[in-house]
Amino acid sequence: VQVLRSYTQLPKGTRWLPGPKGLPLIGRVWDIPRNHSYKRFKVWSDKFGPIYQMNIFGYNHIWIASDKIATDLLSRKSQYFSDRPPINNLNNSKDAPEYLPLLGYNDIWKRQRKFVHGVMSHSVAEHHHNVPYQETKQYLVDLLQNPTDHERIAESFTGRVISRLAFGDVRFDDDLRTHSHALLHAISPAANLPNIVPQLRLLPYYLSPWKMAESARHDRERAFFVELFNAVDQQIKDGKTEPSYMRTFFENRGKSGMSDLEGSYVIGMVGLAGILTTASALMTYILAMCLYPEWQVKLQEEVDRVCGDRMPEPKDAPQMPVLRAVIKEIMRWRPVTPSSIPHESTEDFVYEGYFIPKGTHIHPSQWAITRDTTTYPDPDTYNPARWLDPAYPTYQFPLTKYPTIQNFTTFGYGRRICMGMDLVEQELLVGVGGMAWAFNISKKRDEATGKDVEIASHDYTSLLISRPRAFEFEMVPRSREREELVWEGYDEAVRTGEIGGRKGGEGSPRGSGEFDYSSDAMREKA
Ligand code: HEM
Repeated sequence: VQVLRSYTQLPKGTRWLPGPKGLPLIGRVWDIPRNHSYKRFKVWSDKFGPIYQMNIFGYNHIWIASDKIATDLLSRKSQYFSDRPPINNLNNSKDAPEYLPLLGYNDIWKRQRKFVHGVMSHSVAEHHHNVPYQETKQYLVDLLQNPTDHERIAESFTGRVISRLAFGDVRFDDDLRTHSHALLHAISPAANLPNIVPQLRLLPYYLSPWKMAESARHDRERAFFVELFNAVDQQIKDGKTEPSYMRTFFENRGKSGMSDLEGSYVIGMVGLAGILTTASALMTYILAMCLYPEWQVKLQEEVDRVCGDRMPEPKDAPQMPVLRAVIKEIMRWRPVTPSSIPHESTEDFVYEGYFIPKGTHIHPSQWAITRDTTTYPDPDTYNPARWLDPAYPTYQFPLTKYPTIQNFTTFGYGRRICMGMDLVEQELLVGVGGMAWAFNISKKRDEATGKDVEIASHDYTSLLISRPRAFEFEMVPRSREREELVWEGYDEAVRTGEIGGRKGGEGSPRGSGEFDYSSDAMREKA
C-alpha cells in the first residue's frame, strides 16, 4: 500500500528525489548504525547528492548536505517547513505545552516562542547582566583545581549561568544538569528504541519499559519545574530583585496567554536547553588544543596582546578575531548536534522538480553540511584560518565583526533557529577566552615512555547532543602569576557578591602551587 500510494501521489512533471534503495516499509534501516548514524548519512549524500530521500517505517525522510539547499527550504520557505516530527518516546511531544524545542508548528509553539523571544531579547539588551563573565571566574578556579573533571565543571558553568538568568538564583544548577541529561536520554534515537521504531509507541504501558521509564522521568521533571516556579514566587514575596526570565513571566502574568504551569514548563525547558549544548563546545576546545597546539599559541598571543593581565571580557570581542575564529571552528569541526534537529513539512512542495510530500521529515545534516568541501576545504582538519584568511571561501570582512557564530548552520534554520545563540556566543567568548588566558592545554605525557599519549580526533558520544568521550590531557596554569590572578579574580567576585562562591560556603581553598609551569616548554612543543 505504501509503495502504491507513493506512485499515485507523484504530481505530473515532478520526480522523486534519489536515495538508497531499501525494502518496503523499513527502507535501509539495517544499514543505519545506532552510533554516529550521521556518518552513514554523509556516505549516502556523497553517493546520491546533497539532497536525498528514504522511507523508513512508513515516514518519508530527506537528508540535506548543503547549506544552500537547507536555507532554500527551511529558511526561505519556512512557512512549509517549520513543523517538528514527533518524538515517539515522549508522550505527545508535538501538542503538549511542555517542550518548546519539540513542539509542532502550532499556536502553542508560536505563543511560547514569542514569550521566550521577549524575555531573552531583554537579557541580550542587558548583555545577560554580565553573568557569563562573572561565572567564568568560578569556572577557571574549578578547572585549576581539578582539570580532569572538566566535563562536570563545564556543565556547572553553563548550569550556573542559565540558573541565574532563568530563575534569578544560582542554586538550581545541579538539578538542571540532572534533568537535562535525563531529557537528552529520553529524546535521543541512540538511547531509546521507540525513537527509531515509532510503532513501539503503540505497546500498552504495562508492556513497554520505555513508557514506564519515561513516565517516571516526566513526573520528576514536572515536579522540579513547579519547584522552580514556586522558588521564584517566594523570591518575589521576599522582595529579592534579581532579574530573571521567570520573574518577567510573573510580571506579565495573564498577558502572555500562558497558564502558570505552562510558564514553568517553557522557562524550565529554556533552562535545560542551555546546559549540555554549550558545555559540549567547551569540551571540544580542550580536545582541539591538544590536537592543534599551534592554535593555542596564536590565540594566547591575541589574548595577551588585547587583555594582558586580565581575563577576556565580552567587550573585547571586536579586537579578538582569532578567539572568534577558534570558537566558530569548534562549532564547525565538531557540531554539537551533528544529526541536527529535524523539521517536518506541512504542505506538498516541489523543489527543483523534485516532489517533497507533506509530512516529510527533513534533516539538515550538520555533519555533512560542515564537511562540504566546496565551502570547507580539508574539512576534517581543525583550521580557524578558514575564517581569518581571504584565501578561504568562508572568509568575511571586516574582522572586527566576522567571524561570528550568529546564524551559523549548526544553530539550525528558519523559524526554528536556536533561541540561545547570543548567550552561547557570550559564554564561549569568556569561557574559551578565559581558558586560553589562564591555562596551557596539551596532550598528556606518558612518564614511562616520555611520549605523548595519543588521543582520538573523533571519539564522541552518540546522543543527540554529542560530546567527546573522556580523553587524557594536561591543563596547567600558564604561570604562577596567572594562577594567582585567577584566584584573585575569584576571591574578589565572591567578596563583592558577584558570584556565590563554592557550595557550602567554605571559602576559596587556595592553589597549592604544585603545578609544573611548563608554558615555555609547551610553546616550544607547539
Ligand atoms: C552550542 C550551543 C547550542 C547549539 C549548537 C544549539 C543548537 C540548536 C539547534 C540545532 C536547534 C534546532 C534548530 C532548528 O530546528 O532548525 C536549537 C533550538 C533551540 N535552542 Fe539551541 N543550541 C545551543 C544552545 C542553546 C542555549 C544556550 C539555549 C537557551 C538558553 C538554547 C535554546 C534553544 C531553543 C529554545 C530552541 C528551540 C527553538 C524552536 O524550536 O523554536 N539553545 N538549538
